[in-house]
Amino acid sequence: MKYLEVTFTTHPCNETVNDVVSALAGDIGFESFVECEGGIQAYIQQALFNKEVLDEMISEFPIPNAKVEYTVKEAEDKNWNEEWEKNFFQPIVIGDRCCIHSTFHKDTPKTEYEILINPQMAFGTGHHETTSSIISELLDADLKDKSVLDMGCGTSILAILASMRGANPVTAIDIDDWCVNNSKDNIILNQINNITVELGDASLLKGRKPFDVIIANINRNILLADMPQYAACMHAGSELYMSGFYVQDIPVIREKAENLGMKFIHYREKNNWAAVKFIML
Ligand SMILES: C[S@@+](CC[C@H](N)C(=O)[O-])C[C@H]1O[C@@H](n2cnc3c(N)ncnc32)[C@H](O)[C@@H]1O
Repeated sequence: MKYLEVTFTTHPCNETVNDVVSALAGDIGFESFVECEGGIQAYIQQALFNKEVLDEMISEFPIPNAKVEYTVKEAEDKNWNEEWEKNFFQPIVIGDRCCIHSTFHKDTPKTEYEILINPQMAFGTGHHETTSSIISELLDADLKDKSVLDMGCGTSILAILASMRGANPVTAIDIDDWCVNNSKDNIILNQINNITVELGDASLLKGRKPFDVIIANINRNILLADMPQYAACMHAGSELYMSGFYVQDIPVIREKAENLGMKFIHYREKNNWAAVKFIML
């Protein structure tokens, strides 16, 4: 999948302005943010990029006297992650119970769950706040013999942990073929045999049997658009865990879920990223 790299130059270039740029850009489909000199670099799937919406975000920027400019270029679609993985992907331990690391990491901490991930181009090493918050939810959840759907599976890190925690069967879906291929590799690497990986989006859910648990770490707008299709695949008592949005987006996500017949249970927060849990009534 092709990504665009958008460099936002901010004036003044400070944490407040840069945080607001990231939050607003996250709302319109941008996926990852890296601080750079003079501002922020952000990545978005080419298919989701809409110049008019971005221009509107900038012209209605809510901080008085702040100015934001941007440039766009195509992100290289090979070997980003290979470099990043070698140089920056360090083993991570979540909740003292789950260690995520790559095959080239040696002497990693011994924990109850050990997940091997070779992420290549796919999102999901456990380092992002949204992934680690959902991992913490899954570590608390009773998944034994539950059917689980992981929407927007990325590396399938969440599907793999669900399976390790007793979920069966597990379905992992992603719209990106890199993620589907990477998921298949990671599933074999972890010797898991009950995860089915599919390429596509929420339209694949039409007519499926309900899942006991649905996980979706994507972004605010896709979740809002796809929640009716998730709800159609839930029964009374099914749990829905979602992340990929900010704490300030919780009310709109909650209203949508409640209109679809779900009860809000709680949320977690990490660096302003939110993870929420709902149960279908
Ligand atoms: C934030 S990443 C999460 C990856 C992984 N689940 C995790 O928690 O680390 C979001 C993933 O959703 C996928 N995605 C984006 N839009 C989607 C859609 N409409 N349906 C399914 N997957 C989607 C992206 O390709 C990406 O892999």
